[in-house]
Amino acid sequence: MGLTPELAIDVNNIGFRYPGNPDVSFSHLNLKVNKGERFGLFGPNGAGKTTLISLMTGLLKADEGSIKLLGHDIGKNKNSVNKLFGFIPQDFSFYHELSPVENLEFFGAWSGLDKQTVKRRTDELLTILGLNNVRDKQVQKFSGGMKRRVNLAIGVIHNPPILFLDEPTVGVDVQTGRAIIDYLLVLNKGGTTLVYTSHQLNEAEDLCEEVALIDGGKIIAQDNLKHLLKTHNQDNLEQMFLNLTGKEYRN
Ligand SMILES: Nc1ncnc2c1ncn2[C@@H]1O[C@H](COP(=O)(O)OP(=O)(O)OP(=O)(O)O)[C@@H](O)[C@H]1O
Repeated sequence: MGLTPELAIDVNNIGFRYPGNPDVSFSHLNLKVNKGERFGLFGPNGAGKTTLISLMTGLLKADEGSIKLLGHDIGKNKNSVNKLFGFIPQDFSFYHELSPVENLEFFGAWSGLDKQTVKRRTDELLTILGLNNVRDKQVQKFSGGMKRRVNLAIGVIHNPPILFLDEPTVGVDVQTGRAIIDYLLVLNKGGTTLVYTSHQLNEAEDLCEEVALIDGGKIIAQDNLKHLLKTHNQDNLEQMFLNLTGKEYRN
């Protein structure tokens, strides 16, 4: 009998509803992510992926149930819980009129890092993400791929043990997409737990070992990816996705 692996994320029996929007609701939703896992959350447009990530990062508050990150209730002691995770949102979350260095200075200080650590992490990240030659240029002049890399650098500046990524490679070219996925794999090798959403299911197969499919606010399947494909007798994630969620358009 093995030891139960420690949980990075424990979503326990949550209920949630947007005020004024009865169409989307979570009821008795449970989700567990083990420490060190590469976890993918997939579903059609409007399935509730961003909503669930917003609940797990404390941007939205569940009406019922609890959410714990590394054993800490996200509703309590917000300052210490905020250090446990990084969040790369779908929309760009930086100051367009500032440079990468200035953005990282701002967000590094906001995360509670001292000046020396911010400088060290800025140099490291801009080198890893190929942004050193534009470090002092205004971000608003960057290409979409460069902006995605700035977004990523900001989310990981404080070296968080859990990283949430909401469509981190949307709209980028093959080179930037590959570089971002490779960097995420490096972070995961170093122990970072990844929670990722995307509509790019080929890419997701390279990154994720554990997956959950969400539709209409419900988790309709969750397992190790290889095991899930075998159980559903499918060759790839896209095929299984269409099989489980259907082919109709979603709004
Ligand atoms: N602030 C809000 N108020 C009311 N309803 C909202 C709000 N934000 C999202 N919704 C609704 O909640 C549902 C789920 O949206 P969500 O963004 O979580 O889906 P998603 O799976 O991330 O979709 P996508 O793949 O398109 O990004 C949608 O029907 C959306 O219209």
